[in-house]
Amino acid sequence: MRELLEAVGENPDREGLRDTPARVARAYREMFAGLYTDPAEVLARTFDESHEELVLVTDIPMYSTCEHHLVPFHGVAHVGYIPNSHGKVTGLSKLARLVDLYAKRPQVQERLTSQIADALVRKLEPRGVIVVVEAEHLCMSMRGIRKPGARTTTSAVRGMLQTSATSRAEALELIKGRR
Ligand SMILES: Nc1nc2c(ncn2[C@@H]2O[C@H](COP(=O)(O)OP(=O)(O)OP(=O)(O)O)[C@@H](O)[C@H]2O)c(=O)[nH]1
Ligand SMILES: [Zn+2]
Repeated sequence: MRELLEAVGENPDREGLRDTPARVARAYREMFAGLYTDPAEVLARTFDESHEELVLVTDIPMYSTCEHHLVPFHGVAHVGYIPNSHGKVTGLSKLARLVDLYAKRPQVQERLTSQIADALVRKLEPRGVIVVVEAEHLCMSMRGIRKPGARTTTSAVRGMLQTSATSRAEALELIKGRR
């Protein structure tokens, strides 16, 4: 971080910057903590609720870091699944924890979206999964092409939320019609 400050023409020894390398190290430890957390642990505890229809949590705030420019991209994630015939469900907060875990890594939005979906498939063996992420990339807003407000939407659907048009339409309608 010292070298980076020097490279941009700053003096890393001036008062305001003296503690910056250590501060950034601490901030990065937090921003990339998801590299050191096992998704299986987040979803370790499941219970049988004999609910065999859609469970959907919308508008989960999401802050991640673009792996190309190391600047934030942020927005919301919507995560839903249809439990299997045993009704194996997880705590609602765990869906948000899963978003956090994968967001706190150097990321691209497509991979973030599919990693969340695939972790749910592996651990809950659900009949279907849908993950939609809507985000603004600061690398597209504050620099480069400079299009503040441009939003990117990515989705990952698995199982019957991919194969059944009716199930997918219901989930998408609930996601679009929220608020
Ligand atoms: N697919 C995808 N692309 C991303 C994501 N985040 C950033 N990018 C893009 O990654 C690309 C990197 O392109 P490069 O040409 O290597 O980098 P650059 O010269 O800084 O590109 P510009 O941003 O166009 O100035 C850019 O087009 C970014 O918009 C993401 O989550 N998914
Ligand atoms: Zn970027």
